[in-house]
Amino acid sequence: MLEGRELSKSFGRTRALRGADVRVADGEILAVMGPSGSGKSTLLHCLGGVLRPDAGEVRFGEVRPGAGEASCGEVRLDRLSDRELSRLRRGTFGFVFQFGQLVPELPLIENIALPLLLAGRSRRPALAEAADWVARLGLDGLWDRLPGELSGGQAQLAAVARALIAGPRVVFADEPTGSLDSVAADEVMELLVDTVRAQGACMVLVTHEPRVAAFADRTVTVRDGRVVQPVGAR
Ligand SMILES: Nc1ncnc2c1ncn2[C@@H]1O[C@H](COP(=O)(O)OP(=O)(O)OP(=O)(O)O)[C@@H](O)[C@H]1O
Repeated sequence: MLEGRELSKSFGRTRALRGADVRVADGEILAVMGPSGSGKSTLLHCLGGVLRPDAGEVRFGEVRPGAGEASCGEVRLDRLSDRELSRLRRGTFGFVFQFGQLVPELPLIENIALPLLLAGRSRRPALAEAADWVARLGLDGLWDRLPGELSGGQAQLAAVARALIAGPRVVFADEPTGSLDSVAADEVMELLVDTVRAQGACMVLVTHEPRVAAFADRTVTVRDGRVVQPVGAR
C-alpha cells in the first residue's frame, strides 16, 4: 500500500538516503531501526510527503492484481504538487513525533479535535468526538488543561489521539515514546497499535528501542541511507 523505491535525499553534502527501498503492506506495522544519523527520519519524511526525495519514487494506494504499474488507485507522492501533498498529509496520513506537537495555546480537548476542525467538521460534534478520546485515554477531568499543564505521557497520549481521530490510512510515528519512561511508553504504544489495527490502517514506526519495535509486525534496519532487509524478510 505504501512503497518507497530507490529513494535518495541529500542535505547539502550529507547524503541522508542513498537508494532506500521499503514497502509497507495494507494493515502492516513496520518498525524502522538503525544507528543514529542513518536516515530513518528522512525516510519517514519522504514516505509521508513531508520531504520530497531528490530521486526515487513514493507510491501510495491500492495496487490491484492485474491492474499493472499504473493502477488507478495509486498515487505517486513524489510527483504531487505541494497543495495535493498537504491535503494528503492532513486527511489521509497521521503523524506522531517525539516532542512538541500539541498547540500550546489550546486546551487538551481542542488539540485532539484539531484535525476534525481543520477538515471542516462543526465544533460541537468534533469536540464530542474528542471528548470520547479524552475518556478513552483516562484523562477525564483534564480536558481543559493546556499542554504545559500535562505530564509528558499525558501529552503524548493526546498527540496520538490527535493523529488518529480523523481515521488516517497511514500513521507515521517517529520515536513516539522517545521522551517517556517505560510505563508511559507502553501505554502510548498500546494505544497506537490497538487503534491502528482497529482502524485497518498501516504504520511506519521509527524507533531506537527494541522494546518498542516489538510492537510491530516486521522490522527493517536503515544503514548509511539504505534499507537493509533482515534475513528471511518478505
Ligand atoms: N534538515 C536537515 N538539514 C541538514 N541535515 C540533515 C537534515 N535532516 C537530516 N539531516 C542529516 O541527514 C542524516 C540522516 O538524518 P536522519 O535524521 O534521517 O537520521 P536518523 O537515523 O533518523 O537519526 P536519529 O536516530 O539520530 O534521529 C544525518 O547526517 C543528519 O544530520
